[in-house]
Amino acid sequence: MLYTLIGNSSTPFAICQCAWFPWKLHNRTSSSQVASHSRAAAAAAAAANSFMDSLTELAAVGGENLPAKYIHPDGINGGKDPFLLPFIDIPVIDVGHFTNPSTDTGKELEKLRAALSSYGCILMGHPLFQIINHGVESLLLDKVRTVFKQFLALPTEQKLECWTEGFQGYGSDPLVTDVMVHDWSHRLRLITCPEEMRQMKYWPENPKNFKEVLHEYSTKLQVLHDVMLKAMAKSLKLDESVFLRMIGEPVIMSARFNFYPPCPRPDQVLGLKPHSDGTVITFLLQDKEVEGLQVLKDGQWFRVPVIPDALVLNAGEHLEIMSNGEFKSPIHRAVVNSERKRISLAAPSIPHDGNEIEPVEGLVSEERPRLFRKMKYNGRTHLRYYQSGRRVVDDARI
Ligand SMILES: O=C(O)CCC(=O)C(=O)O
Ligand SMILES: [Fe+2]
Repeated sequence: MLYTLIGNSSTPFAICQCAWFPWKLHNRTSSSQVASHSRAAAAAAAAANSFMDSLTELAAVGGENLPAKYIHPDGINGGKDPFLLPFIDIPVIDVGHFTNPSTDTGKELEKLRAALSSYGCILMGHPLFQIINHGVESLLLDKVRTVFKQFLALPTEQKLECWTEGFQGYGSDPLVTDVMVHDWSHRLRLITCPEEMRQMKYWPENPKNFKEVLHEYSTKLQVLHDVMLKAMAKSLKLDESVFLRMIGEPVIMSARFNFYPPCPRPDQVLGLKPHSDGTVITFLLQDKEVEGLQVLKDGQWFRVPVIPDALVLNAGEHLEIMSNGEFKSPIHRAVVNSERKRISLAAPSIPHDGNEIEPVEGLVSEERPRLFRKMKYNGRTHLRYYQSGRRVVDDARI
């Protein structure tokens, strides 16, 4: 969803230190101890307790009595099963054309441009496409899924060693505004690139190969990221580095592992609320077996099929702005399954802190007026918008 990682690694929320965690676990309600901590520690303790409560709530799947805070009063699909919705027919792009200089890329670039922009001509326009031949072997994709599942299977106390109330680590996104309805999910979020920005204290020690697998995967995605942004620029007949220059190099990427426990009422609860990604682009690795991603097109929700070895690529809101609306950032959501757990891994890129994002020269002219104001990335703003059901890109519109 919202790739609310702030450019430099310290954030207003980054006060969690695993050091005080044992105190929280064993004395959840001790007011005297709360008093002896600073206000920040007390607030952190409250956040920790609320996360523990949400873990308990999300684990309690037997029954209809879900806490009201998770329920969407109008239902997810007008009261019907969201898995009855039709599938979307997502264009498939062969990235091999962009990495191999000897192939004729013209047609594939045109397909890429059309996938990112022509969906936009009908109502909301949702460019969402699955990429094949992406240079990330299926064995590696499986390893990434496996290490996250192994992490989830650890005893709670061990997982909570990576707990955070901030933007990085295991937990829930910080609440920065009144949330309308809570999401039926948890996440593990880690900055992966550039390496200097990694906060290793949040990277799980177990399973033992977690760090190595995520390092390998993110190194490949870093390369793929630049390939895709260059191809996108070329598809619009622009200098290939124009988007990369504007967001700043090297690219800042993170990994957001989503975990959606089963829920008895998939017709009333969402894993992630409708949103477009507050990113440049997002690579999304889906669960191999359990479907859950849905995308809004022409005012109607569609299911995205599970294609085990493909990655979904979402255009983020910053790409929509830089492309002066030529590319659209799709609105999507995650539904939950009544019996099966689901995971996904979103790998978003974000602009460097302080870089100004605006429609690039070459896409603004008299016939084609500038559609968006200049803006600077702010993760907290994106999160606030998400939590109140709004999109930053709509407010950046002139
Ligand atoms: O779980 C999914 O399929 C969607 C995840 C997503 O949209 C996100 O993390 O931004
Ligand atoms: Fe998303």
